[in-house]
Amino acid sequence: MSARVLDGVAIAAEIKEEVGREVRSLAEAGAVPGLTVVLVGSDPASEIYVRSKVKSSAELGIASNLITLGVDTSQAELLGILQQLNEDDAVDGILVQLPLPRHIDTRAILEAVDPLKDVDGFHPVNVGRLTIGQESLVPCTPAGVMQVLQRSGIAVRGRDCVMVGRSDIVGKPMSTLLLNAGATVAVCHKETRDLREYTRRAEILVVATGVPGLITPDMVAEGAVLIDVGINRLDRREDVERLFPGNAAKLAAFDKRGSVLVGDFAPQSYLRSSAYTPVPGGVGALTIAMLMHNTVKAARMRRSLPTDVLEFA
Ligand SMILES: Nc1nc2c(c(=O)[nH]1)N[C@@H](CN(C=O)c1ccc(C(=O)N[C@@H](CCC(=O)O)C(=O)O)cc1)CN2
Repeated sequence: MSARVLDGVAIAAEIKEEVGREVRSLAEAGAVPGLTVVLVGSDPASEIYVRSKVKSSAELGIASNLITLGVDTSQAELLGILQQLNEDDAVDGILVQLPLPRHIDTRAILEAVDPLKDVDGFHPVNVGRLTIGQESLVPCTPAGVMQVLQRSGIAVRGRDCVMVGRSDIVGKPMSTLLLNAGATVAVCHKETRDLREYTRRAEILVVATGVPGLITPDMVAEGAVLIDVGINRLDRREDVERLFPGNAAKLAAFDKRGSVLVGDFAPQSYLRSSAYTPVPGGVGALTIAMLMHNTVKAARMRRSLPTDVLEFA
């Protein structure tokens, strides 16, 4: 059986098209959605992601604003800026790019964002609402995974799902979404004693650990759906050779750029699957599409407009 590649880029484009329509209909009613992205410091990957968020907003007609702050910005200064954004009626969505510099308490910052403007879905109010199945702003990457499954016709209800990774951004909300959708969910992490024992039972296996090639073929059930949320940059040729033995295309990509992006699945694992998301080109692309969706949803919620008219809530 040859595995189906789940094309995150194509699904993200489809979602963005739908969001664009929703933005236009809000704009016609005089309510252009507004998104402000806050970047503290100059982490190169974060700079790329925030630029991409602003660019996507512009393409869809969302009024976006990027606030860039020096790496030595104090927590108090950042809290002051968030307070102003919370009070600004033109701002529907606020996003603080992570990671933050170490001297800033990330939890305190995420809790300072108005839950109604929390387009990342990281505020405890949104986390709690998601947990009890109430309408909320849902973290973008896990919400994107649900869209990939749904739009690829992969049923979740009643299936055995395993989530490897327990981060607040991906693992925990992902397991909650799967559970809310009727799956049986096991959550594994660094302390799990026999990881393979769990992963081999998964009909849908979602992995977000940041460990390149962690999941090897012997850990995958024949015919499983593999969702790779890991994005790891390899910048040593010997690591590429070890993970992708005999893969001339990957080595050529490395030789051209000096690094390659890989996921948490060893590529040979795909051969046992019925479908998988590649890295790059899988769920990463959905993160920004879902942020656009959340911004429109926040804009509607703040104006007490129904959200069930959205192409998907
Ligand atoms: N406040 C937030 N910070 C961070 C989040 C988040 O959702 N909210 N997620 C990540 C980074 N991130 C967006 O911020 C993000 C990661 C990956 C991608 C993506 O498109 N990945 C592509 C590869 C892109 C490349 O070539 O580098 C893929 O996997 O195909 C988009 C956004 C941490 N911080």
